[in-house]
Amino acid sequence: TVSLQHGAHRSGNRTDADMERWRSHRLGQFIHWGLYAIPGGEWNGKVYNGAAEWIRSWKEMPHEAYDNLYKQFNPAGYNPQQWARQAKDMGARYMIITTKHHDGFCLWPSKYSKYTVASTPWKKDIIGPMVEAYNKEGIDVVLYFSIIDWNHPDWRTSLKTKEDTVAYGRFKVFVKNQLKELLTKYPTVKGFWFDGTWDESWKTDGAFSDELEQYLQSLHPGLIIGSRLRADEKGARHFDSNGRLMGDYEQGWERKLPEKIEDVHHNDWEGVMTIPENQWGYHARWTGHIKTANELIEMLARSASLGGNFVINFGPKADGTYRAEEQQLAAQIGQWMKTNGAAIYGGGYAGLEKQDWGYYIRKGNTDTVYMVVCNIPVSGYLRVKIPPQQSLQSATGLESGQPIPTTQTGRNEYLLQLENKKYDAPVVIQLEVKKGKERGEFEKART
Ligand SMILES: COc1ccc([C@@H]2N[C@@H](C)[C@@H](O)[C@H]2O)cc1
Repeated sequence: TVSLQHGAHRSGNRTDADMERWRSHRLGQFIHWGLYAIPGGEWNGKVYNGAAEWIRSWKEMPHEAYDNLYKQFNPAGYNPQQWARQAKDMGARYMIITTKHHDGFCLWPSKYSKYTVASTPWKKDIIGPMVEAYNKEGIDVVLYFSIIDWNHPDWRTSLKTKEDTVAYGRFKVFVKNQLKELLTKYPTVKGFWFDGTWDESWKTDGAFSDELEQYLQSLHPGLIIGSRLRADEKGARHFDSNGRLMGDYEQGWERKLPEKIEDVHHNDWEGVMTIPENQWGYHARWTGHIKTANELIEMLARSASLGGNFVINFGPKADGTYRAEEQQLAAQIGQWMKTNGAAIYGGGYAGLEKQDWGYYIRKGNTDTVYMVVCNIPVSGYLRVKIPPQQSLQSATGLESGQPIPTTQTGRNEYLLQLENKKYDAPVVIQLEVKKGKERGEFEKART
């Protein structure tokens, strides 16, 4: 190992109450909302094929045109109470909101910038009412903050000259001021979700990002900050030069999910997912594959089964309303969560050998292990293998409440018989798996 001043300062997961709460949420909502929703991926009759929130970088979108969009920001349909209600109905336990994306436009009236809602026809703070409405629904709020700031004259991708270094020094003070401002204005927020930290200018100052993380924790003990904020003094990101995770959870799973527990090494982690293939901000024309509720539910089950949170992204329109597809998906997912949320909330890695039918999720450290069946077997039988020294005590349909006919077929193997009917969503079975040699009821039948 190399000796590091600014690498990971902790090994193993945080065990404090704030982290336990974050870890138990399992389902979150991401919201990307900003000026990019005004063009919505189109400009002068041309369609931008990249991610809508990156339209300013498109050669067909003159910077001057983009940088004047704020004069049109006036979301008459913005209703944070409605947004929070919709998130509650979906079953989201936390929400991540873009306070400032790469374009540098602030959804709160920052006193450190002119490029904020205060300069728009809307004038009013967007973030405050949103935090209040979500908290009122019992949903925690995490603030997305982009270090990259295309609007700020002192932002730099890399530091080539003395002037660059002086300017970027001013920029880092600006970043620190805005973050303190956000924590002061919105003290109930639970964390920051940093983005835009891949530039040389940021990566080469591991000391600053380390001090910034500690500064924020000192202002707001218990704050949850992912691995994307920092680089160590050798420029290593997410994992320091000794391979140890920085921050409070692995924040690298964006539009992709781990396959097995070795991919996440039992660390806390979070996956963030778009509904279309690659759009975070509102794009008027979704193309490619649009994920269905069942696909998103399966991703949620996979994430919980591997000890991670799953955050589904929504991109409200410029007028502050949601597109129909997003409203429908939120409702469908909420429908499933109403019946099956017990298998997800507070769930984690079960330690059972994964089978083809779907995912095991253990409720905390209890004997309760849920099976989220996503692939209905043609045979009608679900194979369950219990680790040695443990035994299956019972198997019950979560929604039906009925026992599942179970046969022991080997030392620690069982076949559960699935009712022969049409399934239009993943179905959940609740197992009680006892540790220790105590023989389960199924085993008595054998001897
Ligand atoms: C491939 O480069 C990027 C850069 C930024 C992103 C941003 N992270 C997501 C959470 C969105 O905010 C997207 O704009 C995605 C891909």
